[in-house]
Amino acid sequence: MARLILGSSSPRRRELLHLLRVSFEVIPPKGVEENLSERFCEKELCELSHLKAKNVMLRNPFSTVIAADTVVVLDGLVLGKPSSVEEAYEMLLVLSGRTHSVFTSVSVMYEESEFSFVEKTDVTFREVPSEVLKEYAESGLSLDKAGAYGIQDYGALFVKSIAGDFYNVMGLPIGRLWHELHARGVI
Ligand SMILES: Cc1cn([C@H]2C[C@H](O)[C@@H](COP(=O)(O)OP(=O)(O)OP(=O)(O)O)O2)c(=O)[nH]c1=O
Repeated sequence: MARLILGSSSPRRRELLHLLRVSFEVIPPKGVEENLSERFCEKELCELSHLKAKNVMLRNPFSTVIAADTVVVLDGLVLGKPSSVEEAYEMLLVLSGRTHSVFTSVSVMYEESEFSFVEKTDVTFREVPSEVLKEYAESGLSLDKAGAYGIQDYGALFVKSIAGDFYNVMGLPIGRLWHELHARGVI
């Protein structure tokens, strides 16, 4: 199998890719503008993960590159990574007591081929007291996560139910990825 590269700086994606039990390198995309429209568009999300994969492949030809992008969507609007503790707190307040969707787009480039797919998970939050949300926003755990929460850390306390893949919310739908790679004989 060609040299496998995870084109991501996300520690969660690195942790999840290890579940494939194949060795890989981590080479984050460089200088890729992640500016998605405010209104969610699945095609745009796919283009962004494809851009990340292409950015790494161009610097590492003849390898297999996996890249991804995760967004939280509420009422059709994209909640990316918060730019401040205040914005994180505002995001968490609108998510409290409601159901939002988490979309992760995964793009894989290998040999002369490439494919992308989008996985969706619906997450329902309990009504969470505002002081708990403020404490979470101030913890620093929010700032590198779409939607200002991590389902894998104590953001889990906010979750009432999910419909779909848990790992997709963390940033990499590893079961779907394994299936797609295996079906194409990539791994
Ligand atoms: C909703 C949610 C997001 N996240 C993270 C996954 C991603 O790391 C991040 C979404 O930002 P992304 O822009 O998808 O990824 P990234 O900037 O972390 O890394 P790269 O672009 O180099 O691949 O949010 C969680 O860790 N847990 C969650 O519950």
